[in-house]
Amino acid sequence: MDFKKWEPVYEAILEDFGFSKEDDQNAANILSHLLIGPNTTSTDVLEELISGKDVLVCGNAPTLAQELDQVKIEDHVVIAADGATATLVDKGIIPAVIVTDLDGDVEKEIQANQEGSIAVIHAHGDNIEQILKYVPRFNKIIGTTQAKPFSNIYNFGGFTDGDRCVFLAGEFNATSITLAGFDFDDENVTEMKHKKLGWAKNLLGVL
Ligand SMILES: Nc1ncnc2c1ncn2[C@@H]1O[C@H](COP(=O)(O)OP(=O)(O)OP(=O)(O)O)[C@@H](O)[C@H]1O
Ligand SMILES: Nc1nc2c(c(=O)[nH]1)N=C(CO)CN2
Ligand SMILES: [Mg+2]
Repeated sequence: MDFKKWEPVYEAILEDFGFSKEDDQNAANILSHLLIGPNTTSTDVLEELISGKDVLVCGNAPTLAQELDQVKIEDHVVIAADGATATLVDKGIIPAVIVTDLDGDVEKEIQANQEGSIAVIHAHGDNIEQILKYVPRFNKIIGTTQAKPFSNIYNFGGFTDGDRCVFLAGEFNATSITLAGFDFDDENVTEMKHKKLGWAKNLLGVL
């Protein structure tokens, strides 16, 4: 994603949520320093995995488990948004890629990562503690930010884990993107989550 295109959206998100750009940049710097070669992988691997493929992006709506029963999983490259990983692992499905800001069931994500999932780990101003705690336990990491990308920290576009999966699939030229486990109007979520889902819905609409 061209950062010049993403930047106005990012500025609007900062304003709407009152997030601090400096905190986001600080988090990205910390993540960058934790990515030390052996625990990382190249974006070429994402290109190889996704380009020309049919992608299934799994969000963590309560409907995910039953929606998975209606999809031919083996025909897709599966990308899991954070908490969706646990539902997939419990069904015996190891996603090719996990997109996470490390506030879901991280132990299940580490398990899937050990079994082969690439971990696309997102740094933002409110997950520095999780980054310091969990990043050393992952391998095959690609670091992301919602602020300006630099050196080993990428910005493929998107805000919530779920819509960032879709932006990532687009960035790496998926042939098709199918969504499972996305319910933007879920009423059993906190006010903050509802607001984030509103952004996710709009961002996917724009895509
Ligand atoms: N009804 C829903 N409840 C939760 N997540 C949903 C829902 N519908 C879609 N999603 C997508 O699934 C993603 C992963 O959900 P999870 O419950 O792990 O949330 P999360 O890790 O708190 O999300 P985020 O960190 O992006 O706020 C969300 O980022 C969101 O884009
Ligand atoms: N600073 C900040 N950035 C974010 C946050 C958040 O809580 N704080 N949550 C996100 C997805 O839920 C994505 N980006
Ligand atoms: Mg998350």
